Amino acid sequence: MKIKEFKLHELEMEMKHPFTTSFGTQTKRHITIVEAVNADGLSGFGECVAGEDPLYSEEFMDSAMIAMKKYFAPIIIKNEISHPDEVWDLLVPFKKNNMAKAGIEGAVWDLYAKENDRTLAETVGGRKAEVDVGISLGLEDTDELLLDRIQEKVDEGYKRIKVKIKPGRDVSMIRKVRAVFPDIPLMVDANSAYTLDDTELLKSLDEFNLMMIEQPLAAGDIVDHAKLQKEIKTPVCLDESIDSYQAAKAAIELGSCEIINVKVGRVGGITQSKKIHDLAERHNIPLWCGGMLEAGVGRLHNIAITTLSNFTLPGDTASSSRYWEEDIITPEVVAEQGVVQVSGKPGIGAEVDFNKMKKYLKQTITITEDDAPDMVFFD
Ligand SMILES: O=C(O)CCC(=O)C1=CC=C[C@@H](O)[C@@H]1C(=O)O
Ligand SMILES: [Mg+2]
Repeated sequence: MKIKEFKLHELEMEMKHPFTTSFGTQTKRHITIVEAVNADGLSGFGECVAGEDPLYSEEFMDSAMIAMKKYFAPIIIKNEISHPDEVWDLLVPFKKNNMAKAGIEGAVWDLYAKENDRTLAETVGGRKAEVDVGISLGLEDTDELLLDRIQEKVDEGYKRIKVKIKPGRDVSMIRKVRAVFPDIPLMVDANSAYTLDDTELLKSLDEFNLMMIEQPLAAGDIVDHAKLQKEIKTPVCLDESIDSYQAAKAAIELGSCEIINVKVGRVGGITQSKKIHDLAERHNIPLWCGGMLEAGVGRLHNIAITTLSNFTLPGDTASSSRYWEEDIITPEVVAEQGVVQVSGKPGIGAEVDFNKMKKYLKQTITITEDDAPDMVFFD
């Protein structure tokens, strides 16, 4: 396949509710929708999920934009490829910048699936016709507000509820949640807010029968997570720590987690997600697909990857309406009683609606063959 041009559509979307984690509050989302166009004018779409600021990981929207524009898009345009797996091989000499790589790669995967008249889910090797989803709830100003939000989402039928925690908003808050909702599938996400010095506190969460605790310690603390997992009964799930296949391998070998949250952007795309999936499956480590407050394109990529067999736990791919008054795809993603149907249409399975998208558009950068002069980085 040959990509004639990439278009990088930079959007700014207002969120319905602020989303607060241990590292900050977000009220709007900057997203780049990547469009890969072939010689016949057919387009594939990916979404670069880098945040506005380097708070969740080192990547951020402006850095990702430069990486895509200056390196990744031109390199893919310069090369004829026979399968999207080759995108990773072409980009691997460039270190990290995984969300930028994944944005480009995602558009190529969607285009490849459409060229072959297959769904993205089938193309990645998935078999499920529907996927279970949960929902991630940010920190609220009071415990009572959080309880109301949980009630709302339990009533909507989500298959599990994830609650953000941070020091000072942990044990007593979860105790209140469990008092009101003794039986719901419940998990917590700390986004790296603790250290091994907090082991006793983290141990005290064991009494709440949580499905897992996500990323209690720092991203680089794979060894400390292994120590912590030996001390606590609640399964540790790693998110930020798993930024590559190698990190997943180290975490599994060291016993740093019992569950992995795969985020396609964080690991560098679908090809790497599949590799981690197969590794985890061989080691009986169940997976679920995390979210990055995606618009519809990224949401549909997440659903496609979730159709792989070892994604056995509900992911964070809630309805489009979770964050958006209006999503940029038609039809939108709708979870009914915590289940999303996988579209049978080619590629991501929905149309990107340019009329809707233009309301949020800040700029579009087009990269053609002319912008891809001979780039000599390696012998
Ligand atoms: O609904 C979603 O897309 C998941 C939201 C969510 O929990 C997160 C999104 C982005 C960064 C983090 O705060 C976080 C996470 O850690 O999983
Ligand atoms: Mg997380």
